[in-house]
Amino acid sequence: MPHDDHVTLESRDLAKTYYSTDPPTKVIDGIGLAVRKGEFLVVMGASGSGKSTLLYNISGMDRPTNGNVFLEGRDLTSLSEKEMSRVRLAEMGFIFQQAYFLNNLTIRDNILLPALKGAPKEKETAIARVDTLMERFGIAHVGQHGITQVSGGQLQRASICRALAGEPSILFADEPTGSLNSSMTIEVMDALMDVHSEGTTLVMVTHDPACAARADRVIYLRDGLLVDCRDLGTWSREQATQREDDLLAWLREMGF
Ligand SMILES: Nc1ncnc2c1ncn2[C@@H]1O[C@H](COP(=O)(O)OP(=O)(O)OP(=O)(O)O)[C@@H](O)[C@H]1O
Repeated sequence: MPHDDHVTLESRDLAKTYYSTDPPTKVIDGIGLAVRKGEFLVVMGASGSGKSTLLYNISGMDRPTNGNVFLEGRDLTSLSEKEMSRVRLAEMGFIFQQAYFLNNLTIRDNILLPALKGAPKEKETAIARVDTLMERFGIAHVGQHGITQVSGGQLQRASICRALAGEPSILFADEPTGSLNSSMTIEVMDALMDVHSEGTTLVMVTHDPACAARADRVIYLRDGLLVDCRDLGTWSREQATQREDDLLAWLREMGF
């Protein structure tokens, strides 16, 4: 997908220290990052290097101790909790390693719930949008199933539908394939590539080099610092193996 150079999300001098521990834990330290509109950016690094913390702080799910985060030029760190949750509902989507679904609701109702909450007056539109998404991601036939009656891949595709139901411009994913086997991983990555190809900005944390090789750019964290990044260019299936090999060589240099 061709990008313009428009920066949609930017962090400046971002730092996070947890004061709940004694001594306090400094987790990320002075991260400057610019994510282009429509870009698929992957965050990698060893366990504990601060990847999830970075994701939560640039997405307004958590508050940084220092620095600023701008979404389309608006400083998220200056927003109240209420304003921030409005921005999250209207403009952002989230996918986690485990799909957090309510087990007393069907798959379809779980997907619908946040969309209705975000725009309660547009119920019919939300329902139509959710049904279209479920069709597109191949889970319409399990819409009435409970959450224990579908596969891990289906559940994670349901998470993608839920994240997209509010029509976000940016999607954050924290190890979305972390609990899946390899065929389900491919299923979910294909779905995410589909989202990306439509112009949604995607920021994803992963440990999996094959998943990361699909990105436009990979950044590498070490001990809370952004130490390097690598442009991979536009994804093509024909070059998948070459991309993964190149990325692995780079990751090894990084000490991954
Ligand atoms: N709420 C918290 N309070 C105190 N320390 C925390 C908290 N959350 C994370 N940490 C610490 O911050 C460090 C970075 O955690 P984070 O989850 O961001 O790393 P990560 O790179 O995503 O790791 P992993 O790949 O294992 O998921 C870890 O040392 C972790 O123990």
